[in-house]
Amino acid sequence: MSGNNPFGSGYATPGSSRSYSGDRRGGARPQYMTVGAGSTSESAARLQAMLDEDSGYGGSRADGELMENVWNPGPSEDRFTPDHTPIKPGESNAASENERRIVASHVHQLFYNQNRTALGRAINQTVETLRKLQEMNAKWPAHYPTVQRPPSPPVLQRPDIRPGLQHTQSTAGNDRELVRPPSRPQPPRRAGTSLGEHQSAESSVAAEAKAPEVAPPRLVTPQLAQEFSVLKIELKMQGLAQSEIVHSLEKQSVAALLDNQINNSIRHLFSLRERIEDTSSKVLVTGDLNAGKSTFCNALLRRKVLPEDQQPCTSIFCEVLDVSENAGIEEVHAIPHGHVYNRNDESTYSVFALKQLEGIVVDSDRWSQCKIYIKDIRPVDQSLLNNGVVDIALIDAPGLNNDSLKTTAVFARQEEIDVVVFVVSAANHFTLSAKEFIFNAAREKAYMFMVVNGFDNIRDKRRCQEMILKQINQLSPATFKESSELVHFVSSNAIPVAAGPGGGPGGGPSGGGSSSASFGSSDNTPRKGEDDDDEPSGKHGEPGSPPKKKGKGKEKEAQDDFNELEVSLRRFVLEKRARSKLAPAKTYLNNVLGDLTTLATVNRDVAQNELDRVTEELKQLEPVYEQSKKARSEADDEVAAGIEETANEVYTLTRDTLTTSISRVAESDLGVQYPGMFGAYSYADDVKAAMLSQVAETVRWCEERAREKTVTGVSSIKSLGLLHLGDEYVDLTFRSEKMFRSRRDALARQVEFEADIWDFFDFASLWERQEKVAGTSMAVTVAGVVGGRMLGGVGWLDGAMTATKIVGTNNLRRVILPGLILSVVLAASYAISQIPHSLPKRLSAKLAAQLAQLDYTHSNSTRVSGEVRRALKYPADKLREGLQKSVESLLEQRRETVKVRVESEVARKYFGNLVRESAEIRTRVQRVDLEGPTPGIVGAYEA
Ligand SMILES: Nc1nc2c(ncn2[C@@H]2O[C@H](COP(=O)(O)OP(=O)(O)OP(=O)(O)O)[C@@H](O)[C@H]2O)c(=O)[nH]1
Repeated sequence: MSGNNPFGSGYATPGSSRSYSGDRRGGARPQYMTVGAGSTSESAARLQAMLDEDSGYGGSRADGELMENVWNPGPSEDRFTPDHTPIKPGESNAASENERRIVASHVHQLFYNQNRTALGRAINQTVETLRKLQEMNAKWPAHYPTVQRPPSPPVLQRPDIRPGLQHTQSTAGNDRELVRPPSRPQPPRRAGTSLGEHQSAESSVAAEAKAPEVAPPRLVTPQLAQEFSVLKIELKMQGLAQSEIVHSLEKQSVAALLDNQINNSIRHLFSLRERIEDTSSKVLVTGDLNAGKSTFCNALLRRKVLPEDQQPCTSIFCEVLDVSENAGIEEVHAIPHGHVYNRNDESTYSVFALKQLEGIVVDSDRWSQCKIYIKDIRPVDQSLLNNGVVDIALIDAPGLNNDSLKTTAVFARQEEIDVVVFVVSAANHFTLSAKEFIFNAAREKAYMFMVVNGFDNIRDKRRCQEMILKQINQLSPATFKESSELVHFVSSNAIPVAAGPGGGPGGGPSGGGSSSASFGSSDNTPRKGEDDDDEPSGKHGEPGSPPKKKGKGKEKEAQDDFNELEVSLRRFVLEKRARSKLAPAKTYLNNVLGDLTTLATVNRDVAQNELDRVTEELKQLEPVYEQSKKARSEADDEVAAGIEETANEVYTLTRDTLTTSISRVAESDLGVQYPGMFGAYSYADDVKAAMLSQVAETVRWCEERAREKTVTGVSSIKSLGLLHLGDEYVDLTFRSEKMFRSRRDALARQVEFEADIWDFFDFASLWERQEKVAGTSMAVTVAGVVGGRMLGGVGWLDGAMTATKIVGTNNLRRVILPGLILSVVLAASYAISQIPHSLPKRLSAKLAAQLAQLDYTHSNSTRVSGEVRRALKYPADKLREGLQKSVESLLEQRRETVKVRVESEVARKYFGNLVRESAEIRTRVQRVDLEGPTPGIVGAYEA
């Protein structure tokens, strides 16, 4: 009972012979069922185009060659794919049709498994790659590129997009999405998995090439033209753009944020893997209150499981699952509010018998939802729940009204809901709640399976179809386009159902009684509709279709329609499942691997730049380091030699000066007045003090010279420091006056000698004087000489002898005594007169002797030169320290640079490999074709 779409695009149903496009040329090219006889559907056209290019044996098409001119929607696009399964020429009877459908399912499953394995492997490889990146990021904090923000585009509002459903993981970027001028059609997105998929249309690297030439790099950090889609670091801070915050952070903090993002990504990949490994598929049956959802579910199950009632009764979500998932036991698990269902944990639910379901579904105060495990009585090739290919769970939702609308919308958006079946009453059409639900859901799931139920109640079936399809066109244009496959006008109550076991809600064990007043159903007996009119009825109400039969014929027709619906639904579920389970993984992998390639490319380049930089740095550092080492040892030697030389000079000078000074102290003018014979002793003291002070003065003079020498020494050390250390040399203030601060009166205390009587008379010099005047012979001369020289103080003994000779012995006896006395007097007076001459000499000799005994000259020379050495040692040590530090810092710098070089080398190699690896995995992911079997394989099957 198929008909042309009254809106012009007549669609053929796959179950009928009219559904095959093209003629049946035996042995000709394989023909494929297409949907839409008037205009070939997009996928079919694409498939046909591929076939035209392909030999039919697969593998001949190079990736991308053929697709270039075709607008290829993203893998995540939620769209309907027509049956790809070929028809064997000549076969048209029901048995072969049935067989064909089964084979189609299996072929589909085969490809599904292949794709699933490929994506699973890609997920594992990506996780491994991400983990390695984390390890690398810990050792070598990865650079996170800034995003060049192009000048704001003109704001073009897209009224068709309401905020809120674009992203679930990422919020940043939505605003940009909203104001983007519409260019090419955007594939619809699924919640949670479509993160940034709009960016997958072109790789970030490719986009980078297109980066605006203006806007020079703001930072040293590399810039990207486009945000990352998955590895995006999310930061929010008032008044700062995301990129600004990222780049105001320490490199380590950015690396930590990236690490966190990688962790999120790994987690998401695991959940995607879990999802693709999950073989079950969930079908949510929703619709208006009392539209016949429960009846429809029961019809699909061919068993009265769910309570049907004339008034709204289903108030909780009822999930019908195959009994095999509950160890073969038929029962109901009712889940109280606030519990997360876990079949293995009985505390999360209460167990009931199937017959108690009626009481459960109305008790929304107590239960949030229930799981119904039943045995599907239909054979494997017809069963929906247990069809041998995929485990399908049917979820009967509460009827839509203001209260349940939101809950059901949220439920429908769940990732595990693969297909939404919308049941609408043929009599009531779409209510406001229904319209709102479909409008919103259309953005998540562009295609919806529409069941127009209670068609038996409609008198003017054609008008009903027209009106409903018109409404669908407005609500979900995509569904409308594929309406022959997706919109079904049926009477669920026309399907014979078996009663629930143990007197289920639909009837007792005998199956005879129905709780629904409208159906007088018995086991496997069609439930009779109320419409007895002769109006042409059928799927799309073909105007030219023959009038319908009455009675049994009509029932048969209703059942055929329902069977047709089932075929479509099954195929839709299987195909949607492939798309809803695998597409998110493919999209996400594509995005994360794209990001990885971008990140790796940026970091490879950064590592290369760093490597070049440090290599150059090392080249320059090497000679500086060698020079510094040489300077250190040279300066060391020079300073040591300088100090030694200065100290020796000072020692020699001090020693010589002191020796000379001590030996000549008597000769110098000591400035002490001789007070006469009676003050001779005090004179001796004064002379001694003057001599000591002279010696001390000499020492002071030597110290002054030593100071000067030290100042010169310090300056030359300073010059050396400035020469070798430059600015790093720490200038020291040298205060020479602080040298030689020890008390100088110490000498007076050390030197202890007193003048004795003999020190006053210098007999040796008196004798000397006598030698000089020998030869004078006259006594007169003696007297004259003596008299004359008495005051002069010389030759007194000569005078006495001469007088003896002249006077003769006899006379001498007379003059001897007075002469002797005179001589003695004269001699004594002469000696006394000579005290100022003889005393200093005697004292100086004594002083010299005592100083020699004290080792005065040497010890002072040592002291002075020692102090000079000490004074020079400090700046010398500082210089040495500075030089050592400079060498060490250069050594450290070299060590650091070598370390960076090694790290950069490792990073460059690692990121270089990562660029290649991520691109390889991405290529493999992109090759996964979720659109259907490749033509070559289908061709092979056909052959
Ligand atoms: N004539 C006719 N009646 C139907 C058809 N399908 C369901 N009904 C009747 O419509 C009423 C409502 O059916 P239910 O299956 O309980 O409807 P529902 O949508 O599940 O209701 P709630 O979930 O409680 O909102 C029942 O009395 C059914 O017998 C149909 O195709 N034709």
